[in-house]
Amino acid sequence: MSTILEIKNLTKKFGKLVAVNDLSFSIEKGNVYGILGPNGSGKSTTLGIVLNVVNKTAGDFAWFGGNTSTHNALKKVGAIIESPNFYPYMTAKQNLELVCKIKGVPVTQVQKALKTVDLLERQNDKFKGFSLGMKQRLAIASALLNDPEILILDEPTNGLDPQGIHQIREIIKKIASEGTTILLASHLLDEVEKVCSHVVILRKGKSLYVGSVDGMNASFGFVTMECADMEALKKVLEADTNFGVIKTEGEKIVAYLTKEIDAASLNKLLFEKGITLSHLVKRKESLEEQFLELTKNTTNPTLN
Ligand SMILES: Nc1ncnc2c1ncn2[C@@H]1O[C@H](COP(=O)(O)OP(=O)(O)OP(=O)(O)O)[C@@H](O)[C@H]1O
Repeated sequence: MSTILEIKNLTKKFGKLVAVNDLSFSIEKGNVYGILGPNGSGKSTTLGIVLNVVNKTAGDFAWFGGNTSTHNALKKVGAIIESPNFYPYMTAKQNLELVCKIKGVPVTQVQKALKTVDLLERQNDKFKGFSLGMKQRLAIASALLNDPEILILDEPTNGLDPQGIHQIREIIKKIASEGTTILLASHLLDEVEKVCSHVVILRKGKSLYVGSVDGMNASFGFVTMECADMEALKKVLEADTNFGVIKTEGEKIVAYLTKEIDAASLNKLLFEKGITLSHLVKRKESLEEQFLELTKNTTNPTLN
């Protein structure tokens, strides 16, 4: 696999605010990456830095193994980080031909790009009459004109109706299936789940999870427990590698599992260590619950 982009310990401060905090991840050719996080988590700032429109405070990033300047590397990148901007009285085709001239690519690319975004039949219609979804599709076509190695999209479905959202997601999947690497920023968990193979979850500029979307699904669940001596239970759990994060919630202890283990085996394991439980419930969070848990603002020992 070849590395398209490597980000190492990237940090961006706006005055006292740390918008991106020691972020590291790499993008391998052929995958679809999502940067997932709530508003203000640093997604757009991260994209801005690697696209050379925002200056980094610290850390590094390297395009294509670092053998080429960022300026040259960006010629192989297609990006939409602002709302699409075209001439309203020109047709879709004319607008794209103009972009070809500006980018110095042959106008023969226009038909291929229009086909990819399903706008061939509307190519002779003026931009001003386009729906928001069509405008966004035209922006994607424009970013594809130079046959980029990677396509970067910031919140590609923002403001669209359900049908428009579906169309854009299908187009992204189609572009990915043809071998183009994709990096998209989104605050929507279901978008990342439906479209991406890999995900970087951000909260307040810090990454909480970097890995495959399937890996994010592979949680072993958690158990809620209660017994007469809660301190003793906590000590036993903390010393046992079957358990990761351990929290106290009201009268009960919640322990996240690091391995697949059933409730009966857990009960036996704790009994052998002198703990008699009066309450034991094993549960698995949905991906949505996990995401909300990961990104909420409470202090959590593994996340800070
Ligand atoms: N030019 C700037 N000056 C000062 N603060 C900024 C600037 N740009 C971004 N920020 C702050 O940096 C933090 C991260 O913003 P960023 O836009 O990267 O987040 P985001 O995850 O893309 O969120 P959104 O989806 O709302 O754009 C926010 O607190 C934001 O207010």
